[in-house]
Amino acid sequence: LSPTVNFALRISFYCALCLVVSALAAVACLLVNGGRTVKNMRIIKAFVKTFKYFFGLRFEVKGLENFKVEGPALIVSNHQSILDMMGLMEVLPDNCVQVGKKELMYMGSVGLIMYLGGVIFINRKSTSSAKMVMSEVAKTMVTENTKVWVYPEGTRNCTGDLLPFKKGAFHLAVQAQVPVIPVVYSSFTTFYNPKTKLFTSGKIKVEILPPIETKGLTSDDVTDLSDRCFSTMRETLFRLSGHPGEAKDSS
Ligand SMILES: CCCCCCCCCCCCCCC(=O)SCCNC(=O)CCNC(=O)[C@H](O)C(C)(C)COP(=O)(O)OP(=O)(O)OC[C@H]1O[C@@H](n2cnc3c(N)ncnc32)[C@H](O)[C@@H]1OP(=O)(O)O
Ligand SMILES: CCCCCCCC/C=C\CCCCCCCC(=O)OC[C@@H](O)COP(=O)(O)O
Repeated sequence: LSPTVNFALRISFYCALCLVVSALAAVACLLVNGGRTVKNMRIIKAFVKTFKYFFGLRFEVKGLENFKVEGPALIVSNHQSILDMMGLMEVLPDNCVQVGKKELMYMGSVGLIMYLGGVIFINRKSTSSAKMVMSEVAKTMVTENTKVWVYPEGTRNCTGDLLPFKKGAFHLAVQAQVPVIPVVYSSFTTFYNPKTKLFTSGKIKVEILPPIETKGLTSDDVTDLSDRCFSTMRETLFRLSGHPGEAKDSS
């Protein structure tokens, strides 16, 4: 098979798997929990964790203990591809919902399972409405003791580097006065590259970094907080990925 055909087949299989498994998981979620609740994420996680075996992907996870903070927290991670859903479910802590673009809601059964899992949908085309939703989340995550997972790059980026961070996630953390836990996935570029039609098996290193406290911070500190997370995540991304010119992770 040519690389292009191989890529198309594997991506189509991934999408088909997502659609079929989402439909099955939706039935399970409705039977067990009856409707939209973060508790459904446990069920979704159990299904999605099997996907890696179909694609020959291996995850090497470090720092899971950093998720064990008391109470709510904001999790930020790099976002490379639609394949990220596998990496997300590999480490997802309990009581954690994600922020996603509202267009995802219309992806058939995949949209339905996101809705049932409690995903918070935002309209990226309307800054004021996205900010309003995020401010509401800052309140509910505290009262309902949930963690919230945001991709601060705001879009997929498979270049092996980070895009500049949007600030919404950090406003959210400061408004809720909750710690920020950065999570970094090594670059996919050695096994997945939509531009060159590469999609083979591979290993993904994941590191959950220590929480960064926000108690006492105000909106004036948001830029500093965002810059701090960006630097630590970029340094970790390069280390995990063995980026040219950077120290390669020895493990
Ligand atoms: C079986 C298979 C499938 C299973 C699936 C199971 C479920 C898994 C679900 C996973 C879902 C994954 C979804 C991934 C995505 O969809 S990523 C895309 C969507 N996410 C985001 O966009 C989040 C990151 N974006 C932001 O945080 C943005 O800041 C946003 C809030 C969206 C606004 O963006 P934008 O309009 O571009 O404006 P700016 O970021 O430039 O901000 C403008 C100024 O406003 C200030 N700001 C931002 N937020 C706030 C706020 N909450 N309060 C006050 N002020 C705010 C910001 O600082 C800017 O001002 P300055 O320039 O700093 O002065
Ligand atoms: C009846 C409608 C049928 C719709 C068929 C849809 C077919 C696609 C099926 C499965 C695809 C699996 C996708 C898994 C979830 C991916 C979430 C994701 O990664 O979204 C991208 C978003 O973060 C950023 O979007 P952009 O990079 O800004 O763009």
